[in-house]
Formats: sequence, C-alpha cells, structure tokens
Amino acid sequence: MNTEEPKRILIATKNPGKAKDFSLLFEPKGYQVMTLLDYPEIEDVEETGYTFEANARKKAETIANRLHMTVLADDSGICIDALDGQPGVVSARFAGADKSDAANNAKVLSMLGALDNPSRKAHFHCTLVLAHPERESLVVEGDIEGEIAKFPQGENGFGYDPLFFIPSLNKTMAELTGLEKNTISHRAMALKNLEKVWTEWLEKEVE
Ligand SMILES: O=c1nc[nH]c2c1ncn2[C@H]1C[C@H](O)[C@@H](COP(=O)(O)OP(=O)(O)OP(=O)(O)O)O1
Ligand SMILES: [Mg+2]
Repeated sequence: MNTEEPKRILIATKNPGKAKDFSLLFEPKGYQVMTLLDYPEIEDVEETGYTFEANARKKAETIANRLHMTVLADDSGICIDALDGQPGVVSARFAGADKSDAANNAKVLSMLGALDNPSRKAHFHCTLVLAHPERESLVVEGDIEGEIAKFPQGENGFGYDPLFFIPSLNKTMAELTGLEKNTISHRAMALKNLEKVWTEWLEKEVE
C-alpha cells in the first residue's frame, strides 16, 4: 500500500471556477479534488430550493446517495443590498438559464444603474453541505463583504468576481491571485467552519 497516495474528496459541482477554488483550498490539506466534471455521465441536479442550504443539501445528498460515498456540495451567490439581496440563490441564472457570467454581471450593473445613487454594498455567500448516505449532513456557511464596482475589472476567478470590489485591498476579487482569493473568500470562510466540525466525520468516511 502506498501511503503517499493523496486522499480524495468529491465536490458535487460542475462549475470549473469552483473546481479550481476547491483544488487550491484542499491541496494544501493533502486532498485531491474530484468534481462532477470527472463524472460526465451524472445528470444535473435541479436547484429547486429557495435557500442556499436547500440547494447545497440537494446537490450533496443526491450525489452521495447515487455514488454511495462522501460528497461535498457548494451553493453560493452574491447578495446586493440595494437589490434587496438579489441575485442571491438565483445568482447562476440571474440573466437566464444559459448561466452566462458576462450577462449576469451586465444585469447587475444595469439594475444598479437604474437606481438613484444606490448603496453598492454586497456580500458573497457560500453554504457547504457534506453528505454521506448513512449520516446526517454537516452544514456550514461563510461570507465576505464587499462592494459592486462600477464596471468589471480583473481577469482571474469566475462569476461575479470582476464586479466584487474589496475596499481593504483596493482590488476586485478578479484582480486577486487564486491563492489570495482562497484565503479570504466566502468559500474559504465556509471551509474553515467545516474544518471545525468535520474531523471525526470526514476522517472515517473519505479514503
Ligand atoms: O467565488 C465566487 N466568485 C464569483 N462568483 C461566484 C463565486 N461563488 C459563487 N459565485 C456565483 C457564480 C454563480 O453565478 C453562482 C453560484 O451558483 P451555484 O448554483 O452555487 O453554482 P453553479 O450552478 O455555477 O455550479 P454547481 O451548482 O454545479 O456547483 O454564484
Ligand atoms: Mg448551480
């Protein structure tokens, strides 16, 4: 037996941007990240829930039951104060079912542009659910505060990163390196919270 083999964790996502974030987050912990991009035969889990938790639970538990293994899922999005928390749970399909990041960003800018001097405060939210067919799921959350930029800036990251300005760094999330983003992001904060509770749970189940 080769004890140098990395441990593996399956993330129930088809989003390549999240897959990259999770690789950066888990590799330092000695895990190799697998995602649904490695399982093209698995059909999409429909995100019918009204909350991040409901959708993360549905993704994690459906795939855990289907593959009979431990699975982590992420449901996340951006919540904008002046838009009463929109796009929120529908962030991925805010501008339509084809899930275009550029169209989503443009829609946010146009909605804010239609308001008179709106607050630009926003936060990213991430709910993570760790599921196994024979266990109660673990649920944790993380957030990061920021502001919506006047126009997209930066080439890194994915989704709403080019619009998410972090005043303390004077940069958008898309101007950060992957490692910088994954030190401060909502996803990084949620994973920190998961680590506080997963030790017993995960060490037993993931090989
Ligand atoms: O770090 C982030 N940086 C920028 N944008 C982000 C981030 N995290 C979530 N977001 C946006 C992207 C997408 O518009 C939505 C997630 O939607 P969400 O349903 O959780 O993911 P998804 O459908 O893209 O992939 P999947 O469900 O297969 O995990 O929020
Ligand atoms: Mg989704």
